[in-house]
Amino acid sequence: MTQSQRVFLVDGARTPFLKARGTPGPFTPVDLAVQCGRPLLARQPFDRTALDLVILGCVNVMADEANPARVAALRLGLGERMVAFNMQINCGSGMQSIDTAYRYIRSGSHDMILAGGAEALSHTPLILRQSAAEWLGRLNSARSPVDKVRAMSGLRPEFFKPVIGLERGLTDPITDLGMGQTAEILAHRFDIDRETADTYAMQSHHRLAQAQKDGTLNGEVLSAFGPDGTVYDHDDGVRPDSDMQGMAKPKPVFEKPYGKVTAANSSQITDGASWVIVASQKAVDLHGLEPLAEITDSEWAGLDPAVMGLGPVMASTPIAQRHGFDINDIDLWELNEAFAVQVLACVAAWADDGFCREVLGYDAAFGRIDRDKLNVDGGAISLGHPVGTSGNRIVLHLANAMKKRGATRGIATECIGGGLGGAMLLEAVR
Ligand SMILES: CC(=O)SCCNC(=O)CCNC(=O)[C@H](O)C(C)(C)COP(=O)(O)OP(=O)(O)OC[C@H]1O[C@@H](n2cnc3c(N)ncnc32)[C@H](O)[C@@H]1OP(=O)(O)O
Repeated sequence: MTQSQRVFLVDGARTPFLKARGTPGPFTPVDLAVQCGRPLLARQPFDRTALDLVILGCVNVMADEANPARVAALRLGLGERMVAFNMQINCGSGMQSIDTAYRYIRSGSHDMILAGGAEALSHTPLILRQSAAEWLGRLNSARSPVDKVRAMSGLRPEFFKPVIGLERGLTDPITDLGMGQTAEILAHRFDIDRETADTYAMQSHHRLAQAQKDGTLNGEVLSAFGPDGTVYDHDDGVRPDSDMQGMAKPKPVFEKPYGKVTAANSSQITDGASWVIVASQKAVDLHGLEPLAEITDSEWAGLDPAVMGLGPVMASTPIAQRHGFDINDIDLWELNEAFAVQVLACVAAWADDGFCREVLGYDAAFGRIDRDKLNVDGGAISLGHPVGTSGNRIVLHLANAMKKRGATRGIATECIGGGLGGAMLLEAVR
């Protein structure tokens, strides 16, 4: 593909990720997007009118926030002329917003785009079953008191059992497998044991705790302010004291009793939003911006929904092949931690000679990703996975981590429920 215009990630910020604790959290998706969007825009040297477009990934859109991108844009004061649209490809939504911005700017049609992801899984709308909808329809259309009483008498307790609740988007509609069940398939396929998964997950907590302690996330995570005055200033799902004894305690959730996936080695259900500002060379020069990284490639891939967790392998490999990269050419990986066994399955697939030959078209194994280059500051297991946001967060964090570590090249990649994978290549600005 020809790269007509260079595309830069100039800045970005996110809210703290807040664990969904069974009741709706303090913020809707748009609230979250506004909470981090406002200070992000306030710290820019350019006027808000310099933005051409707003794109926001959101899976679970609230009924009263239809097209949350537009609602957020207006609440951010971007003006009635700002075009804004929502993206929805499950866990890929927040990365899809950046990729769309990247492609628009590369083509020369736009110069500066605000691209984000926002999700409040604690607010997931409940959807009632068809029989309940039919009953409500009969009640609404009943005219006489007798008809109304007759309709009322058709009320059944099961009407109140939602078809889709908190698990919305977490069950594949084709295979009817929960995301955790797809992870179990990968654990079995790549022979990943519980201890290895728990070790990986424990490291995720320790890395995030360290990053919080040493200020690595300063500027990337911006405080959110609740309606009651509460200040939310850190990812609250982190368990800094995680140890192997504690990790071993939770029982398998998705395949009882012998499965490997537990509450401790799964991503957490969370609320959070993230934005990045994507800009052309022209915008960078005009406003004197200092980009964090250059976006140089991206890829999407489809695969069997039952093994959707291999999406990162299927999407990142074509990028590596296009550019002739071997495993040592990638300095940092942000591979979304949907489940520890799923991340480890991706690592194992790239290290597997047979898989690389038969599925990826290599002559030998691509190689084993060094854990020191992978999710260096924790991931969705420790900080949570607001599904429409995570793809945005991993690209933003990769850009910051590359800059901080002086890295040349990094890949942000994720699996996507329904059998997709997404990947984005970032390079240091030269
Ligand atoms: C394409 C994709 O990205 S697919 C991925 C999409 N996302 C998903 O599928 C979400 C996956 N995650 C889940 O469904 C949920 O997190 C579940 C069902 C696994 C667990 O949910 P919950 O039971 O609410 O988990 P929770 O985090 O509260 O932990 C439950 C218990 O496990 C134990 N536990 C959890 N983490 C740890 C840890 N690090 N160390 C020790 N014990 C732990 C604790 O006893 C905890 O209870 P406590 O909070 O009272 O101490």
